[in-house]
Amino acid sequence: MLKLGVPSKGRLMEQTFDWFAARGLRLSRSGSDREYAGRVDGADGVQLVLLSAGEIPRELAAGRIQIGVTGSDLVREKLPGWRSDVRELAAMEFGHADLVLAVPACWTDVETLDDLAAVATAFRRAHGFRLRIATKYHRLIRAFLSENGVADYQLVDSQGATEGTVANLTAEAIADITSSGATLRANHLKMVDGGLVHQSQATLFAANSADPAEVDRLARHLGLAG
Ligand SMILES: Nc1ncnc2c1ncn2[C@@H]1O[C@H](COP(=O)(O)OP(=O)(O)OP(=O)(O)O)[C@@H](O)[C@H]1O
Ligand SMILES: O=P(O)(O)OC[C@H]1O[C@H](OP(=O)(O)OP(=O)(O)O)[C@H](O)[C@@H]1O
Repeated sequence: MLKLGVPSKGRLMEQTFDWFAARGLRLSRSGSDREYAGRVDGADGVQLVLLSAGEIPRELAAGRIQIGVTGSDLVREKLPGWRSDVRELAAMEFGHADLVLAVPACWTDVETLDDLAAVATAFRRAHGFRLRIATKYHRLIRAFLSENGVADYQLVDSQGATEGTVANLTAEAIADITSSGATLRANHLKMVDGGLVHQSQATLFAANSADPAEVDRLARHLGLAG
């Protein structure tokens, strides 16, 4: 039996259901909109579990589900060394979003990452504390800034409405997901050149601990190569 974890709400859930339907598997909730169990028609030995997108990486790594759909950003953020826990079966071509670094649009002296590094150092000298970057993507942002020579900063945790933290004076910069760019613009923020951290999309993952024969059987059923 393969347990398939799918996001429990919103666009990601609907587009996941559509993606499987186009490949002959009908996923549906078994009861009301509030019930987090479901059924799978069109394949034997697959059980549907509806979960928070953010919890699917951990559930895969723990072996409580064998297959899961979530954003590629969330797997990289939640699982250190993610390749040792999961493998990608298919990029699903929806849920596209860019994880980016952004600063106030009025910071005319910051266009590039090098500018940000210089301003961060000057900021620390002037204020006696490090420039604050609000994000929920702590692991990805730390790794990215370290690779790009930005050192004088601190992360402040923001689990939602991250673009508002600058106006609320709890951060000087942010790192968050953008797709249309509307939220950044509405909050008077601009992306830093070279500040694209990850291009995310919904992805079908298999746990490395899952039975390879069972995973391959499902992958073939879905028409996935390899
Ligand atoms: N505006 C957007 N457009 C496209 N994809 C997005 C957008 N915002 C977030 N995403 C993607 O959706 C996925 C889920 O995002 P998020 O962690 O915000 O989940 P959520 O809907 O708040 O669910 P939960 O709180 O249950 O985990 C992530 O992979 C993220 O990249
Ligand atoms: O570039 P845009 O098209 O404006 O999209 C970006 C916004 O979408 C996401 O928020 P969402 O409303 O999905 O929820 P969240 O606040 O829980 O992240 C993300 O966190 C941004 O705030």
